Amino acid sequence: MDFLWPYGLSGAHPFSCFLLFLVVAIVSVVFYRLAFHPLARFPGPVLAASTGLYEAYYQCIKDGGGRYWVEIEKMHQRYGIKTPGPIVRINPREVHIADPDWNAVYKYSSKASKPKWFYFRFFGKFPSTNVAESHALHQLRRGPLQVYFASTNIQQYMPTILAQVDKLCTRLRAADGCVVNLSDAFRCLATDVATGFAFGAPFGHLDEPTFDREFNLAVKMVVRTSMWSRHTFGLLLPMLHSLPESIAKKMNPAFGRVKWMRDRSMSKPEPAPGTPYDMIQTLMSSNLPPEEKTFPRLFSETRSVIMAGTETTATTLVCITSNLLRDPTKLQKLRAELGAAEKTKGSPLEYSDLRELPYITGVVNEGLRMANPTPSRLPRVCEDQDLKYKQYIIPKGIPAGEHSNQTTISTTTQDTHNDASVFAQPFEFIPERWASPEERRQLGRHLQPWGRGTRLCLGMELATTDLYLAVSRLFGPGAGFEMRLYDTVDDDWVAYHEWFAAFPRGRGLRVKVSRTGEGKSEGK
Ligand code: HEM
Repeated sequence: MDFLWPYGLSGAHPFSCFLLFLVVAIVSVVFYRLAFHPLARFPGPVLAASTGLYEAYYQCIKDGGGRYWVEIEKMHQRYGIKTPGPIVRINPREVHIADPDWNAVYKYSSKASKPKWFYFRFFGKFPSTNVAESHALHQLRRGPLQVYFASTNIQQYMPTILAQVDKLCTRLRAADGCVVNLSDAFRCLATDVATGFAFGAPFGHLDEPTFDREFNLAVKMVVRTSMWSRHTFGLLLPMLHSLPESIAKKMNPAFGRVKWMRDRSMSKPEPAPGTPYDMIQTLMSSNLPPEEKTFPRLFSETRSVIMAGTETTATTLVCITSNLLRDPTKLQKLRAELGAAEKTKGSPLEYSDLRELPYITGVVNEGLRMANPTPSRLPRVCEDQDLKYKQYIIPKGIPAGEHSNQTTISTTTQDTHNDASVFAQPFEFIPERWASPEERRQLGRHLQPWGRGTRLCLGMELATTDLYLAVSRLFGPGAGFEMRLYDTVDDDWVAYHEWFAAFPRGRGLRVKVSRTGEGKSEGK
């Protein structure tokens, strides 16, 4: 220890004292976490149990970041004795469970909260419903939103969804002989559907000549930065948000869009009498208390809906399209089903017709099962009761503080979707597995792309409608164009990085479009 105490204890250099204090503090914390923490007896890597830096390395650095979800899968393999171990400690305060039959923490009765460090630090200081920490606050915020996302509202919005899908199909028909990046195009469709529903008029991304590729890339950079923010005490995002707009814009065009988004969604006049309220106007007229109706609060909902609705729906459509295009037999079956149904009906199929058709239902369900649009685990803190998993008692936690006693529990929906005991050959796209009503009922219980419990996705019905209508128009007999995969490998579209939503490693799903049928020579 001479290097620390070159002049003896009394004359110790303050920096050396600080260093020594730091080392002792770190060793004590690690010792506590490994020996005395309530989760100390749970299986898992020693390094992960010792320090959050282990997770930070996988989320921020390893292979470009966003890779802890893969490492967690490996832990379940490694820490099982004969079969994969369903419960592992993945960081000092969190256990992760991979068991399709366990969901106790998501039940209404558990009144679980969301851990602040995971959500708030990632999404920045935007107090939206999806980052509401406590169960009570979440219930308060979700109430009026749930009214807005009701089925009747979505039914009324159907013509606008169809108009967006038709706009995309028109653009694809016009791209005869060209290569189109569908990952970008589907993001535009999803954004226009979500924003049209929430703010009364679509943002118009489908009109952008490049399908707004720059914006899509910029979003990727923002969520990557968010992951860094989560692992740097949530400091990074607020710092970037406090930059003057001109500088922020230069750093990343997506930051420049924030004002644009704000103007489109928030600065609207009172609706004319008889015109329906949009989402923001609905929240303003609700019985939320005044502190829940401030500008930052409502703008947070805007941002949250755009982020929640865009990447997820687009990733699912990309997965469906890619699987259909590489298997002509399945594409043929889908076309035949749509063709026959349309012939019987004598007019274009509507959403209610499509829901009755087994093959397209199988196609959409397989997309939702395999796309993995939210590879993130969904962590919860149960405050008022200990929970039991097999022989393990998971002690209740303290959600708000950074106390080391806090215990967080998480699961990842994709673990269930990839479980061979539930979905045979889980890595194969098999719409046929959903053929009969009984199979749909049985398997449907384990189809959980929307998350679980009280925090279930609010846009579930909107996204499902969008998916059915898009698949039926892109691949139906009247599409007027065909697509072939173009210089695309799995890496171009399969989920690789988890920045809450899924991002592939490659360039996106690219197809070559050729016009078919009557209008073939038009517009050439
Ligand atoms: C295939 C498409 C979609 C998938 C797979 C999906 C998935 C999810 C998941 C897993 C959650 C739970 C997150 C958590 O527990 O932290 C969630 C929440 C949410 N989603 Fe979706 N989503 C989709 C589309 C949409 C759309 C289109 C919208 C709206 C336009 C939307 C709005 C929301 C909102 C507002 C929440 C927060 C709900 C709450 O906290 O109460 N989602 N979504």
